[in-house]
Amino acid sequence: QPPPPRLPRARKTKQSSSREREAAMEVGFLGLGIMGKAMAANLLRHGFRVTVWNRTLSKVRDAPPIRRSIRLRFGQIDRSIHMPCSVPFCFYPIISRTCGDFCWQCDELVAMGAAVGDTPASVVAKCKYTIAMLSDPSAALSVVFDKDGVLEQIGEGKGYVDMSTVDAATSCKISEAVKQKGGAFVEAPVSGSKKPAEDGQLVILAAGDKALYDDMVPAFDVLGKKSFFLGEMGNGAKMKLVVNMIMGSMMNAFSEGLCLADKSGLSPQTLLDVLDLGAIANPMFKMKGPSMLQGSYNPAFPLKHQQKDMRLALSLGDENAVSMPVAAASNEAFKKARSLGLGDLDFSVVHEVLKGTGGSG
Ligand SMILES: NC(=O)C1=CN([C@@H]2O[C@H](COP(=O)(O)OP(=O)(O)OC[C@H]3O[C@@H](n4cnc5c(N)ncnc54)[C@H](OP(=O)(O)O)[C@@H]3O)[C@@H](O)[C@H]2O)C=CC1
Ligand SMILES: O=CCCC(=O)O
Repeated sequence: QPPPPRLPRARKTKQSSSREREAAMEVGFLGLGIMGKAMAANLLRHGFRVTVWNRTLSKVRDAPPIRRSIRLRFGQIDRSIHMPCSVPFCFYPIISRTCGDFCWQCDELVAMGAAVGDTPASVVAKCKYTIAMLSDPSAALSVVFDKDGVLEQIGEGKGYVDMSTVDAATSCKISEAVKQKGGAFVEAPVSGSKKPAEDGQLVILAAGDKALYDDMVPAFDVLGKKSFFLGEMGNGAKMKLVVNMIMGSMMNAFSEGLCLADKSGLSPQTLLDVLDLGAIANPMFKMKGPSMLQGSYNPAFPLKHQQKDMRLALSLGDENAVSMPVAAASNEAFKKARSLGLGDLDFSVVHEVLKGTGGSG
């Protein structure tokens, strides 16, 4: 028997009965990265029929019907390993205990009942509603406008929902093109990272076509703990960028504080305890602090995406003549981390850069 999926079981809430009524809803899902995989899994667990697509199809197709692809992590080294068929399943847990954390690749979604689309266009052709969760503006535009993209099949009676973090201009461009073809579009970036995505505890920041938003509420109820409808197209993107600009600046201040405590002879662990009891206690410090002290940066929110968000937020500041020196300095630290090859690790790895530039030396 293959081992059970790693993701947690579905959470039951008071909204379950309305979810169950909508359980037959069919959705497409484009982009199976850290967030997309967890979100698609949640929809499947709640009875949605989901057709997935990912640019790198091996993430979907490598293993079914037998799971034989595992990811091994040794500190900062993260490798996907394909086990030969001759390695029996019963050895996998032993390998994982020996080698550290592991997770099943996205064939898990197929094992949970997902269908696989060949292209974004084929997913849209099959599904009335399609959700995307892609890395950045260029990925979001490519999946819509390129050959075999969303635009080829979107039209009357179909809805497209982009939950990626992008800028307002990207959302507006996609919205215009989808509307021209007769389809409906909602932008719906999310607050919350890998764990909230696994637990259906995201905060959804939607804007655009209100009728499509209303249609999507059963799915949003599964994916998140709260959805905001923010009005005109672009407001979702802007809200998300403001939130992440604050988060990125906080992470820099937090890292500097850990360095300062350490350098001035205080215990950084005691600093975490003090922070957690005071007015600036927050889930991010609580969750990231201990792993940062251990120098462990398995990616929940990759640094390259946080830097993209700082860049887009600074550009929003430019457009509106808002001076943001704190965000600008934080962006420099994230850029430095990227230049050192740390972009795929968790954004808290900026701590290592700050240590190197004067922190703990
Ligand atoms: N991780 C987090 O904590 C959070 C992330 N976000 C945002 O959600 C989005 C996704 O994040 P996350 O899942 O972490 O990112 P990942 O880097 O894990 O996944 C990115 C996804 O985008 C796909 N992709 C990248 N470039 C292209 C392209 N040119 N064409 C088609 N597909 C492409 C990747 O496909 P492939 O596998 O082929 O590379 C992958 O499916 C980002 O906008 C991020 O800012 C929002 C909230 C939290
Ligand atoms: O965009 C990523 C946000 C991560 C979070 O809200 O914890």
